[in-house]
Amino acid sequence: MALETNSGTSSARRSRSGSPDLVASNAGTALPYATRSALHLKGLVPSGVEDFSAQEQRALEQLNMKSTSLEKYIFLSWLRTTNINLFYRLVLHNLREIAPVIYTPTVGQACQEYSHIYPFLAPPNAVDGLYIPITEVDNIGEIIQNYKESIAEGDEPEITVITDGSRILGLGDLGMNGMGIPVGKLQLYVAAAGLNPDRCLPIVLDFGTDTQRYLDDPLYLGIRQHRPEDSEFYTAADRVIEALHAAFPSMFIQFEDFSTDHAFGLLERWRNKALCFNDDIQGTGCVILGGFISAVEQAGIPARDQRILFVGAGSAGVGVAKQLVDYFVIEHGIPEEEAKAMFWFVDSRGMVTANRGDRLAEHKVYFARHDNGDAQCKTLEDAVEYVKPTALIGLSTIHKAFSESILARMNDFNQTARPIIFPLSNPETKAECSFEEAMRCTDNRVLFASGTAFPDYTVPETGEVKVPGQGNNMYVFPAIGLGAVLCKPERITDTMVFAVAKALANSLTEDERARGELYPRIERIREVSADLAAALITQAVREGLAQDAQWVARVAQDAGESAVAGAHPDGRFAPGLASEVSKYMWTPAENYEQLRASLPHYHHHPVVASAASAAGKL
Ligand SMILES: NC(=O)C1=CN([C@@H]2O[C@H](COP(=O)(O)OP(=O)(O)OC[C@H]3O[C@@H](n4cnc5c(N)ncnc54)[C@H](OP(=O)(O)O)[C@@H]3O)[C@@H](O)[C@H]2O)C=CC1
Ligand SMILES: CC(=O)C(=O)O
Ligand SMILES: [Mg+2]
Repeated sequence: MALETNSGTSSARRSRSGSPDLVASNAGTALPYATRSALHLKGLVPSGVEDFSAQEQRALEQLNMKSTSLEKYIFLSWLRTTNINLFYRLVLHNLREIAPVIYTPTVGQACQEYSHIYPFLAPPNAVDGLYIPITEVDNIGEIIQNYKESIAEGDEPEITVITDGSRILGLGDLGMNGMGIPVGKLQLYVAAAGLNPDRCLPIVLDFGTDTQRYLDDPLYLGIRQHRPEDSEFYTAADRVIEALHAAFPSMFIQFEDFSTDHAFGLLERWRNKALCFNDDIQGTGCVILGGFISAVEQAGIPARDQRILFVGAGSAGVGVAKQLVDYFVIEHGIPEEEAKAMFWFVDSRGMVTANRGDRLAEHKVYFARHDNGDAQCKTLEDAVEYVKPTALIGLSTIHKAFSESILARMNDFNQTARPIIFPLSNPETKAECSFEEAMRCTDNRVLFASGTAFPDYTVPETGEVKVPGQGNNMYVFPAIGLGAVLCKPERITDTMVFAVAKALANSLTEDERARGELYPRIERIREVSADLAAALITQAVREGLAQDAQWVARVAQDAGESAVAGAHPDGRFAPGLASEVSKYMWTPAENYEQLRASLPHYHHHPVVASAASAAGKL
C-alpha cells in the first residue's frame, strides 16, 4: 500500500479522502484537544487550538507573500487539495482578488504550464478529476468504476465540466494541459453558486495535441500523439459521454473549450439526449446578452438602430450573436431577417460575406452578408469604415485588435450616442483592447465589458473612478448549473438560457445602474446566482421540462399558474424562489462543530469509518 501511495504522479483528488479523518483534515489546527486525543493526533499538530478565521488569516498572509500570480495559483491549488473548507472560505471572502488567480487570466498560464506545476499527490487518496486518454476509451467503464470507488458514498457527481483542451481560452490547443480549465470552472461553480465541491467532476479528454512543443516536452503528462480525425473524435467522445450519462444519468454536463467545429458538433449531438450545455456558445451568449441589454438601455439610440460588428466568428462570436438576434426578435418585435441584418462579422479572412469566394464554415453561413455587392473588407479598419458600428464586439483572440485609431473612429461614429465596445477574448494577453484605452479614445463615453477583469480607471479631469464590466460567462454558468441540478430539466433549451440572460440584466441594483455599470459587482455573485438559477427553474417549469417535482410544485404554487403555461420567457420568477434556491448553496463551515455537522456522509466513507472505529468515536 505504501508503494502504491507513493508511486502516483497524479495530484489532488478530494483532499479529505486522503486523510485518516476527513473532518480532521479540514480542521487541522482547529481540532479541539479532546478530538486530537480520540484520533491519536496528540502531539502531531502545534499545541495552539485556533478558529477557522485565524487559519484564514494565515492563509491570506501566505497567499500575499507570493510574488507572481502563478505562485499564487500553485499555493491555492495546494490549499484546495489540503483543506478544501479553508480554501473556499478564503475564496469566498476574497473573490475579487482571487477569481483572477483561479480563473482567467492566471488559469491560462497555469494551463500552459500544467505539466510542470502538477502537484505530487497520489491516487486513490488524491484525485482531481478524470483523465481519459483516447487509447483507453474502450476501458471507459473501468475508469468510471475506479472513480466511483474513490469517492465517498453520496458524493456521486452532479456536475461535470469536460474539455479536450483543443481551444483553451484564446491560447489554442493545450492538449491534456487544458485540465486546468474544468478544475477552475468548477471552483467557480462552488464559489459563485454554492455547488457541493465533493460532487463536481472535472474531466479532460486526453485525445492528443497538435501543439508540437507539448509533444516535445519531456514533462508533458498527456498522451504523445496528434489529434484524431473528425470521425474518430466523435466516436470516442460519444462513447465517453454515453458511459458518463449511463453511470450518472442526472449529471449536468458542461462542454468547455472544444475547438469551434467540435463545440457546435457535440452540442448538436447531445443537447436533446442528455442534460448538457456548451459554455462557450450558450454561456457566453447568455452573459453578453445580459450586459448588452443594459448597454442598449444606456446607449442613447433605439435598439433597432444598433449596427453591431463582431470581430471573430467562432463558437463564442456566433453564440453571442445568435442570443442577441433572439433578443431583438423577442423583446423588440423586430422580424428575424431584419434583426440578423443588424450584424456584421470579420474573421481571419475579412468580412464574412456570401460572395467572398471561400467555402464558409457551417456556423458562419447564417450571418454571412448578402448585401455587400462588390465590397469585401479585408481588414478590420475597412470593416469599421464600411459598417460604422454602434457596437464593436471582440471574440477574436487577437490582442490589441481594437487599435487606438479604431477606438477613436468608434467615438467619431457615435457622437450622439455612447459606443458599445466589448473586447471579450481571454486571457488578458488576447484581449482586443484595455479599459483604459477604450476610455481614453472615446472621451470616457464607452459602454465597456471585457472577458478578463481590467483595473478601474480614474478619469483624469474629474477624478471619478469608473469600474469596467466583466462580460465573462462566469456570471451565468454557475447559476445555470445550479438551476439544472435542482430542477433536473430534461434538457437545457435556448429559452431557458434567454431567461437567465434577462434575469442577469434585471439583477443590477439601482446604484449599479446609476453608475452606468453593465454587470453586478462580483461581491454579489451568490445573490445574483440565486436569482439566475430561480429564473432557469421557472422557465424549465413553464416549458414542462423540469423533472424534480418539488421545484415544479414550488414554482407553480408561487406563480399561481399551471406548471406548463409555456409563458413568454421574461426572466421573472416568483418572489421568494431565489431565497429558496440560496438554501441549497454549499457554504464552508464557520467552525469545527459546523464542519462535523455539515459533513454527515463522511462517516460512511471507508477511510473515515475505519478511523472512527479505531478511535472509538467521532
Ligand atoms: N468572455 C467570455 O466569457 C468568453 C470569451 N471567449 C473568448 O473568445 C475567444 C474566441 O473563442 P472561440 O470563438 O471559441 O474561438 P475560435 O478560435 O473558434 O474563434 C476565433 C475567431 O476569431 C477569428 N480571427 C482570428 N484571427 C483574426 C484576425 N486577425 N482578425 C479577425 N478575426 C480573427 C477566427 O477566424 P477564422 O474563423 O477565420 O479562423 C475565428 O472566427 C477566445 O479568446 C476565448 O477566450 C470565449 C468564451 C467565453
Ligand atoms: C471564459 C471562457 O469560457 C473562455 O474564454 O473560453
Ligand atoms: Mg471557455
